[in-house]
Amino acid sequence: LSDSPVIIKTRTIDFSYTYLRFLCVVYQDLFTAGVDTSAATVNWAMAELARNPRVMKKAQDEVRTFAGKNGMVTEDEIDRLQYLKMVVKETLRLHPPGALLLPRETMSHFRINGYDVLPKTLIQIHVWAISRDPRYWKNAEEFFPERFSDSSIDFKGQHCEFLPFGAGRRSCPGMHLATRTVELALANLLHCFDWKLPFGMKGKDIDMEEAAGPSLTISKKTALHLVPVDRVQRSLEDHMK
Ligand code: HEM
Repeated sequence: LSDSPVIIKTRTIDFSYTYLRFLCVVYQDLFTAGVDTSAATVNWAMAELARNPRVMKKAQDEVRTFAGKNGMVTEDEIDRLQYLKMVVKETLRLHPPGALLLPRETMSHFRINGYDVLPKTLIQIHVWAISRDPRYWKNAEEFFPERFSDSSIDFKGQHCEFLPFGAGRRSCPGMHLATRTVELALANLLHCFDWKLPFGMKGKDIDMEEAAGPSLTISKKTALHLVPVDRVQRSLEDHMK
């Protein structure tokens, strides 16, 4: 396609080149913003579960009891999985893929905690640090999904101590799609397989170092290696012994 207005005719709609270019930019943005972040979250969740067998077992028991009777967990079963949702929240608390939200610029002068902030100041919100701050979170470094069980704290932008999707007008438009995707993927990984660490590794040996990915998503620096054990196959084999 060149810059001249190329018209691609379909039966019902005319797409001009400009419109196509606009769509490409939008899709590119959605892909960059949406794919890495969701994949990183599933990866972090599996790493945390492998390090915390108690949580892994509790999440698996829930998924296997309340969902996936036909072999796979389906989207309409996700709302039954309250503990799994807490696992996802806890993963996003400790490992928010967008550690610094999109930058903001102040429009007017204001004062906060004794500091004067002038108009046109660039503001970066460090959600990673906030969601590990012991002033707001008990045992902040611990992976403990139960902390959300009797709590109204959610990631929808109303609770400033927990903003993995940001807040306000520029908050993540993909939040609902993202949480559904992550929950569904995780539920199926937990439903279909048991997970072992390779080479006699222990959970504490898993390297949890972070690195900024291509789209500045904070991902796990080294690959996570886990061995899936087909649970249906294994129970058949156990039965045959
Ligand atoms: C676990 C997955 C995801 C996380 C943690 C996440 C997080 C974020 C964060 C923190 C921001 C900046 C918000 C702010 O500064 O207030 C953002 C922006 C954005 N996200 Fe997500 N996101 C995820 C998945 C997705 C998905 C699946 C899509 C789309 C399919 C998406 C599309 C976008 C877009 C287009 C923006 C830019 C919004 C703007 O500029 O106004 N994200 N996301």
